[in-house]
Amino acid sequence: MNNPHRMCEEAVERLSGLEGFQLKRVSSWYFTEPVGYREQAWFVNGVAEGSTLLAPLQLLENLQKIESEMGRVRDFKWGPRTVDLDILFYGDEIVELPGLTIPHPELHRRRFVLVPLCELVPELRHPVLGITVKELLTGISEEGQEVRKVEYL
Ligand SMILES: Nc1ncnc2c1ncn2[C@@H]1O[C@H](COP(=O)(O)OP(=O)(O)OP(=O)(O)O)[C@@H](O)[C@H]1O
Ligand SMILES: Nc1nc2c(c(=O)[nH]1)N=C(CO)CN2
Repeated sequence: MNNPHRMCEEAVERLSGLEGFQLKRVSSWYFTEPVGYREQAWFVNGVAEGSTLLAPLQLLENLQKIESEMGRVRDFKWGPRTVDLDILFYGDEIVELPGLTIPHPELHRRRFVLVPLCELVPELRHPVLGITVKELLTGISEEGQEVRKVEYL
């Protein structure tokens, strides 16, 4: 919020220290127009790739622990937050559990996800929709979803 880019860097640092998780690559950071509740500052978004021995729910628990350690307060859905860590894909697995859906159910509608994701894995195929990340990105409108690469810092 004050320094969203710094929060993202810190989240990545904490992710790289997670036991049972090996961080491989991180995308560029992007300033992104707020989607959903629009009367708020632009977000900073990025995507990370790793390999893990953690089961999906264990991974989610660890991400939520990082969020709360970083002082996340849940004010209201889609409002400002210090940090938000979502699981986008888990290999090519489809997970539908109470409280956890993978692939993330909104990812294909969100340019703020697809643009950084496309930097890392353009050819990754969405296991439910059956098309690649690059194809998903080409298919959605830019209307109200501006995304600008962070070029400095
Ligand atoms: N793939 C996923 N990654 C992270 N959380 C998920 C996923 N699928 C379901 N959830 C659930 O979503 C719940 C709400 O998450 P959160 O409060 O971060 O939502 P949000 O950030 O407002 O919206 P969004 O999830 O659309 O980005 C979490 O408690 C978690 O149980
Ligand atoms: N640009 C942008 N908009 C959002 C974001 C986000 O990460 N970036 N997250 C949301 C809920 O998780 C809602 N809207």
